[in-house]
Amino acid sequence: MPADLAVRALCAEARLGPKPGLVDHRGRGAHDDMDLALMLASAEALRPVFRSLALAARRMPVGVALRVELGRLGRAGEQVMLKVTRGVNTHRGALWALGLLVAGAATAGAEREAVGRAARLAAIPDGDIPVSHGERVRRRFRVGGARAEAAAGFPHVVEVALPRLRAGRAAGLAEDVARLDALLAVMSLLDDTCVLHRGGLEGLRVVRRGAARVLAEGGAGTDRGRAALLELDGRLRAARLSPGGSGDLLAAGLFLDLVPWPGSVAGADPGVVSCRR
Ligand SMILES: CC(C)(COP(=O)(O)OP(=O)(O)OC[C@H]1O[C@@H](n2cnc3c(N)ncnc32)[C@H](O[C@H]2O[C@H](COP(=O)(O)OP(=O)(O)OP(=O)(O)O)[C@@H](O)[C@H]2O)[C@@H]1O)[C@@H](O)C(=O)NCCC(=O)NCCS
Ligand SMILES: Nc1ncnc2[nH]cnc12
Repeated sequence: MPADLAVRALCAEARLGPKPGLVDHRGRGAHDDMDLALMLASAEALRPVFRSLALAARRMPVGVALRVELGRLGRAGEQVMLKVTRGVNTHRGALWALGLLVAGAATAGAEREAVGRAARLAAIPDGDIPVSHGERVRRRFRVGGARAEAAAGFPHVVEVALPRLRAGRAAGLAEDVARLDALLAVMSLLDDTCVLHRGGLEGLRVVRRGAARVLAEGGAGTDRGRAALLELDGRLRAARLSPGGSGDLLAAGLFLDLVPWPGSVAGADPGVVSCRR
């Protein structure tokens, strides 16, 4: 079940819009090689991968052996994604974050426990550090990136995206507006290696300040906030700046929000996040 919720969260994130610089129902955002259909196909292709990650987590306790197995399954999952997308990196970061959270949620009884397990797994060295854009960017700009975010217990999910999403709902905002504001809150704070790789520190500043400005103008649900959001979207598309890491962490938050933890009140209306819509 966590695997299906992970796919639903990915589809909900992909469909949400207007998202600055990211693929959504309107188009390709800052990417020239992705569109919504590709994102949805990629999400669907990851369903068996998430299932195998959850199964492994049910078979083994949190520890080195499980970490090694998740690394093996995760890398195989990246190849599944690349085959479906013909080489486009749609969801590598999302597979990492959601894969760990699916593994954590597979045996947990509460959100905090799931995140704690995922963080402990992320902190175990895997021994196979890829030579990626991310690795080069993390060294050059001395930022933690996706690995550090996970090992720290996903602070931008737990302390930024989820509180903003839930506060927005509690204030009566429409679901898509609450989700967009949650995304903007993450964008305003995250050291996104996807942005740093494409635009350096100046690009990161544009993304962070732009997102903070949309929220300061009232958020995605107000006229002024929406105008600032669309202006930011234009800037990011023109500069090819994609806040992909923030998109991944919003999906991670939507996943945690969808899991029907025993004793908790269900978050989003599941109908809103169906992939078939
Ligand atoms: C540990 C890994 C995450 C290693 O990956 P990497 O060394 O690349 O690490 P990072 O750069 O730190 O992050 C990887 C992706 O995570 C997203 N991200 C970025 N910043 C953050 C952040 N601060 N917190 C969380 N997540 C973050 C981001 O993903 C998005 O961008 C990707 C698209 O980028 P794009 O530039 O368009 O495409 P490229 O092909 O890379 O470049 P172009 O040529 O097109 O310009 C897309 O995936 C978005 O989702 C970062 O890219 C991990 O991957 C790893 O070790 N995996 C091994 C398997 C494993 O152990 N799995 C365990 C459980 S599944
Ligand atoms: N909607 C999206 N568009 C492009 N890259 C992303 N990474 C995560 N979500 C994304």
